[in-house]
Amino acid sequence: MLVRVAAGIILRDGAVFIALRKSSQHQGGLWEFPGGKCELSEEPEVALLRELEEECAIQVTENHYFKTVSHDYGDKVVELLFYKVTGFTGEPIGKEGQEVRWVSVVDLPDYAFPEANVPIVDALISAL
Ligand SMILES: Nc1nc2c([nH]c(=O)n2[C@@H]2O[C@H](COP(=O)(O)OP(=O)(O)OP(=O)(O)O)[C@@H](O)[C@H]2O)c(=O)[nH]1
Ligand SMILES: [Mg+2]
Repeated sequence: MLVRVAAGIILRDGAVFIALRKSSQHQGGLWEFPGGKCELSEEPEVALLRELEEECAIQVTENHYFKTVSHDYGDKVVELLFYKVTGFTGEPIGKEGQEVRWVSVVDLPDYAFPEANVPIVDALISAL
């Protein structure tokens, strides 16, 4: 089963907005860049905008494709398309009750992310 996912690296003033995956979710208890599965024949960028509205209550006005990571978790293969979100309206919240946090990019290594996110966190840190 291959799942295509769009995720947003929401950036503002050197900080990034992250969310804690609920324990009931795949890779629960780990931090994530908000986003979710692309619907059938839905363009990833469209999925990104939809998911960030659904999960964080923001309207994305500017985004830039960053990187794609494919990862096999054993139970599930994911293809994650990461976008940097550099413009949005509204103030991001955990709209689905998830714990959220603004963290400095430099502090990202203090947070446990799913395995697929490791190259993304590394790339963000290296770019500092
Ligand atoms: N959103 C998001 N998902 C990630 C990240 N890293 C990562 O491995 N994933 C995986 O990608 C998949 C994304 O699914 P999701 O649970 O966010 O999907 P969704 O919002 O559509 O949720 P739903 O299934 O509850 O409707 C999960 O298997 C999750 O473990 C990440 O940084 N952000
Ligand atoms: Mg999601």
